[in-house]
Amino acid sequence: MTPEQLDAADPLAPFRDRFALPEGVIYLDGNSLGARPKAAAGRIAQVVEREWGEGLITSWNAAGWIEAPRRIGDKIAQLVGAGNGEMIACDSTSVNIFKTLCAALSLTPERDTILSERGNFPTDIYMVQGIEALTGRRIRQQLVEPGEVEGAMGDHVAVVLLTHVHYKTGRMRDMALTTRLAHEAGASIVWDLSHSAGAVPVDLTSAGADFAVGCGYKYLNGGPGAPAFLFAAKRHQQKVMPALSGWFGHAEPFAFDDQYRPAPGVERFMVGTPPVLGMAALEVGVDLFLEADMAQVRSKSLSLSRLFIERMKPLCAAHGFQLASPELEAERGSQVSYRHPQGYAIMQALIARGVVGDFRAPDILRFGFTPLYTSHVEVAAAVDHMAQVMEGGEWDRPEYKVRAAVT
Ligand SMILES: Cc1ncc(COP(=O)(O)O)c(C=O)c1O
Ligand SMILES: Nc1c(O)cccc1C(=O)C[C@H](N)C(=O)O
Repeated sequence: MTPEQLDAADPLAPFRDRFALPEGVIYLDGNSLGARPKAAAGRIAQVVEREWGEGLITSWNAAGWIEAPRRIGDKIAQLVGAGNGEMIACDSTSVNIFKTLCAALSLTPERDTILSERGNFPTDIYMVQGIEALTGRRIRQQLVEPGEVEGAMGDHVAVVLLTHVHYKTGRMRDMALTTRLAHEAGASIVWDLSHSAGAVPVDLTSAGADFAVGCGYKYLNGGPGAPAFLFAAKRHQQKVMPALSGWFGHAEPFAFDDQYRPAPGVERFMVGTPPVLGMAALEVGVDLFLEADMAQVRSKSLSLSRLFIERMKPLCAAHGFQLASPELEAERGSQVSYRHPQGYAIMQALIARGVVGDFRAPDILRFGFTPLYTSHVEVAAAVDHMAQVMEGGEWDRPEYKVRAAVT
């Protein structure tokens, strides 16, 4: 089928109009920062003008601000197969990694290792290094090659920390299998779902996952710096004392007690006051996603990436791009990456033409496919732009080689 025919048959096509995207831009970076739902502006204005401006402090109760972390958590739970009361929207993914790792470590105090893979997203690795420093190296990090994780699950491993869909390559792990293997080895597992939530079907419950975290600003379209999410399986919640014992995680924050007592449920993972404006934007993105059928999202995501990979093939042969993502669809998330030694400059040339992907050092060009607002026609056009960038040597300009602070 042609890209036009694929779009005509696309059941998700009506969602495009719910997003504000600039004219002439083909946005293939929703895996880093999701596009803005049109409704976000009105909702933020309402929170600022009415709830904050007029309601002032009464809005904590009257406008439901106080319940937002749990309410939005329960909504995100539906997107990743978690139950009510197992998810909370709060803090950043980095902070949530720290909290869930500490909680998971406390389940097996006789073990000392957090196992992860080399090349995992840096913040995941860095948070473990912080825990090592904090515990005087009593807890240590073990990093192995991506394909060696399962084999390294020995009886020293307390926690396995893995990203479900890898940020650079888009490689997707088998969550159910890896979780089972971790459990058989006596370890618990923390999943980073930053590139999975809203991108691929996830079922934390059937996988038996222990803990999970993820970003609100990527596929969930929650806005720049949106609050993250944290999942703790019900069976663990009562067993773990939060490492960051802030007053919002207290059983009765407004009892103003001198003694910390954690809330009975997932609320114990909250720390301080929720960022209300960020929460409001996140809820708009999540609400929009709840209207979509995840099976349709996955099927369109694969259709978009299939088209992209197919059309890129002649360019790979002619210009030396190497597919860095798995060819097997079952092993790929919702992004496609290519290696090229001039990747940075090529990406800048594409961005100058309005095709927005991103670059990950040292040589990865990354293209994210967001089925709610990307069409097959755009994907085909993006490859046409790529062909023009390469054939005319358009990327080879000094200004495209100057690295920006954020790539
Ligand atoms: C896998 C993964 N984890 C975590 C993060 C980020 O965490 P934070 O929102 O705390 O910056 C990202 C992206 O920035 C990511 O790709
Ligand atoms: N969180 C980001 C930011 O604050 C600035 C620029 C990019 C990001 C990202 O989300 C990067 C992203 N996690 C990645 O997969 O590379």
